[in-house]
Amino acid sequence: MAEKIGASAVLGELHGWTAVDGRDAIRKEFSFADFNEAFGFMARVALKADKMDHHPEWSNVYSKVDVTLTTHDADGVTELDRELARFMDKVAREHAK
Ligand SMILES: C[C@H](O)[C@H](O)[C@H]1CNC2=NC(N)=NC(=O)C2=N1
Repeated sequence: MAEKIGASAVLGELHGWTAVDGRDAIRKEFSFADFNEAFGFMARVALKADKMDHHPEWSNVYSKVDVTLTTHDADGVTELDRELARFMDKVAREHAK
């Protein structure tokens, strides 16, 4: 099982991610040109997340995707969250506005 490393261990190297109040988790709001781009991003991330067996908490409103990452089994942020956050940032760049 992945070990908890904590939000502060990953926030320094990530862009646009912030700490969540009251729990060890990181959050980012991704913004796209339209719903099609937002949902394309979600589809690509969903395949990766399921392969990793590591799933985001997220919601979508039109062109925006609000993501919270934490590892439920570890009750906090782990390397899995770092890896998924990096992947999301990479995919988002490819779905740039
Ligand atoms: C049984 C299954 O492997 C676990 O529940 C996985 C699924 N996806 C998960 N996703 C996240 N974010 N944290 C987990 O602890 C987690 N655990």
